[in-house]
Formats: sequence, C-alpha cells, structure tokens
Amino acid sequence: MAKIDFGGTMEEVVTSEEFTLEKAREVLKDEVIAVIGYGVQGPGQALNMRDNGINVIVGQRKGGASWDKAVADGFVPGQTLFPIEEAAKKATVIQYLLSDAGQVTMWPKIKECLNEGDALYFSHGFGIVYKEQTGIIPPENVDVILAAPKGSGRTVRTNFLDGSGINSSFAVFQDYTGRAKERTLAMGIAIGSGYLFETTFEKEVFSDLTGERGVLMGCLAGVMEAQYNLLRKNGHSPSESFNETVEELTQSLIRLVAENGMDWMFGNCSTTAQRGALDWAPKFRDAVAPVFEDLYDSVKTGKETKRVLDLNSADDYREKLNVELDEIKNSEMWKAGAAVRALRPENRKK
Ligand SMILES: NC(=O)C1=CN([C@@H]2O[C@H](COP(=O)(O)OP(=O)(O)OC[C@H]3O[C@@H](n4cnc5c(N)ncnc54)[C@H](O)[C@@H]3O)[C@@H](O)[C@H]2O)C=CC1
Ligand SMILES: CC(=O)[C@](C)(O)C(=O)O
Ligand SMILES: [Mg+2]
Ligand SMILES: [Mg+2]
Repeated sequence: MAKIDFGGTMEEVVTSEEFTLEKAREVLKDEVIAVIGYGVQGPGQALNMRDNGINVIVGQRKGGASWDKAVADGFVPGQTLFPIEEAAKKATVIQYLLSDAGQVTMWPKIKECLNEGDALYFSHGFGIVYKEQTGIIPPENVDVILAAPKGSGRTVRTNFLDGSGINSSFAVFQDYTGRAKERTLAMGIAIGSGYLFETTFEKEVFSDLTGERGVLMGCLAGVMEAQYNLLRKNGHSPSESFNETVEELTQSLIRLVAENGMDWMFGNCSTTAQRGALDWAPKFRDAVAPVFEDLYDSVKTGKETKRVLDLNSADDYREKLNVELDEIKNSEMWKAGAAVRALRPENRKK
C-alpha cells in the first residue's frame, strides 16, 4: 500500500508495483474465476484476466448476443463458456456481472451454486447494499468482495490493451476465509486496474449512482443539450452550436483537463475565456448544487434503486432503453454531431 496525499487527506492505495501481477497470479493460482454476465463489464474483465494468465471461465445465458460475443472472443462452449449456473458451480470466485436487475432475478439460483469458502465478487455495491429491495443476502460461509472499475467495461479493455488501465475501488463486505482482502486485491490487479483505492460497498454504490446520474452522464448530457438549444434558439448554426458545446470539449479542452488538471486547461485558453469561466463557474456550481442534493438523497434513500429495479426488470427493458437512446441519436443535436465526427480528418480519409 502506498500512502498518497490527496489534497491534504492521506489515503493508502494499491498499485501493481506493490501488488504485482505475479503476486496476483500466485494468490489466484488455485482459483477458478467465473465471470457471470458477458455484457459490458464482463468482457473487459474476462479478457484482461485471460491475457494476464488467470484461469477464467464465462457464464452467460445461452443463445443471445452476449453468448455469441463470448464465443467470438474465444471462449469455448463447454470448455470456458457455460450457462450461468454451470459456470457458477465450477467457480471458486463468482464474478457477479449480470445487470444489477439481472442479479436480483438470478440470485436464488446463484445462491445455490455457492460453496463454502467461495468468493462472491461484485463490481457495484447495488445488490448488497439495497438488500431490502434486491434480496441479495449472501450465505455466511463465503467471502463477499468488490472491485469496481471507475470506467466503462469497454475502456477497461481498451485501456488495458494500451497499457494505461482504469482505476478501481475495492471493498470487503464479508471475510469468511481470512483471505478476502488478498483475493480482492489480486482480482483488482488481474482485471487490469490502474490503481486500487479502498471504499465500502455503501460508499461505492452511493458515489457511483450519483456520478452516473450526475457529471459523468446525466448532468453532462443535460447541460450540453441546454447550451446547444440556447445557441440554436439564438440563430447559431448546428455546426457552430455542436462544435461550441461538444466537439471542442472532447477533441481539445477535456484532454487538457485529463493531462494536467482544470487550471491547466484554463491556462491554455485565452485570458478572455479564463475571466469568463472563472466568473461563471460558481454560478453554475450553485445552480446545480440543489439538484445534486436531491440526487444524492434519491440515491441514499433507495428511490433510484427502486426505479432501476421497476423498469430494468421488465423483459423488454433493453428495447425500451434503446428507444430512448435512439431519441438522443436521432435528435438534431446528435445528428449534427455525427456529421461533425465524420468531418474529422481521420474520418474523412475512410
Ligand atoms: N457497464 C459498465 O461499464 C459498468 C458496470 N458496472 C457494474 O457491473 C455489473 C455488470 O454491468 P454491465 O456489464 O453493464 O451489465 P449488462 O447490463 O451489460 O448485463 C450483463 C449481462 O447480464 C445479462 N442479464 C441481464 N439480465 C439478466 C437476467 N435476468 N438473467 C440472466 N442474464 C441477465 C445480459 O444479457 C448481459 O449479457 C453491474 O453490477 C454494473 O453496475 C460497474 C462499472 C461499470
Ligand atoms: C461506467 C460506469 O462506471 C458506470 C457509469 O457507473 C456504469 O456503467 O454503471
Ligand atoms: Mg461507475
Ligand atoms: Mg454505475
């Protein structure tokens, strides 16, 4: 564990310098890791572990697109790819990576597949923390652990392949074997985490549900749409409105934030922009603060969980989500965005 000063607060983090891949392999050498669910996180974590020499199998509902994707990724039916329960029974570490609503539906069957000393692994605290709604209450004779990549499963894989990795939080909810933390850290390294920081199941799920409804996804989409609509209402062209709202952010400014922080990005813009941004940032911060308060309350009280389970438990949940995603895709703003992306030099040559 390395002690790092995070803006005045000392935290202990785990990097692959301290917990090497060789150590992770040694810790996991007698384990059979089953990735249950091959949707978004499943592929990223399973492929990274396989590349890292970990004994990983996949459990997935037969016949669907996810099963076919696992086959296309080289998992072999009957050898490294199995129906969900068969994979879970073969495993000693069950990585529960079905959708959060799917975890609830499948829990009665998964619970029966657990053996004494197994590890039940999550990448989100949802099922465990909101147990009154999910019914996911693990038996006392297993470890219950979490490694939660702070990023899309797609980039868990692409960042692994480019050598960067995604940071992950880790937590131990239940330590039956006395080895739960070591198993968790080994799993975190095996899936390709950049570095690991400690949390709890509750802190992970409260922060993650807030972040994805807030700055990372929901708030981001909302403020972009608000600015685009304002510019269009005032006669600005779709090109000008989309470039000023999205393209300049993704192709220029956010990269500077990623490179060296917000002041770096500001400092590499005009002093005209710096003055204005410094003046208006507090106004926007104060305007959205009450919304974030409402959001966190809705997360903490389980209202968000209820909504997710009510809607995402329906048989046609994915089709209904895709209808709403298509509305975004087919909006003027994001159709303009598709045209702008196509005009990027690297795309024009295609
Ligand atoms: N999507 C992401 O990048 C991230 C996901 N997570 C967490 O990882 C876990 C998995 O998330 P995703 O990969 O996004 O899941 P997902 O929504 O892609 O679903 C994964 C698989 O579960 C299957 N599934 C859904 N409902 C089912 C049911 N009732 N019975 C059997 N199979 C069912 C789907 O067919 C899919 O193949 C969740 O706990 C999520 O919160 C954490 C970080 C990021
Ligand atoms: C990608 C990620 O971290 C999210 C937004 O929390 C999720 O997909 O649940
Ligand atoms: Mg997240
Ligand atoms: Mg999430």
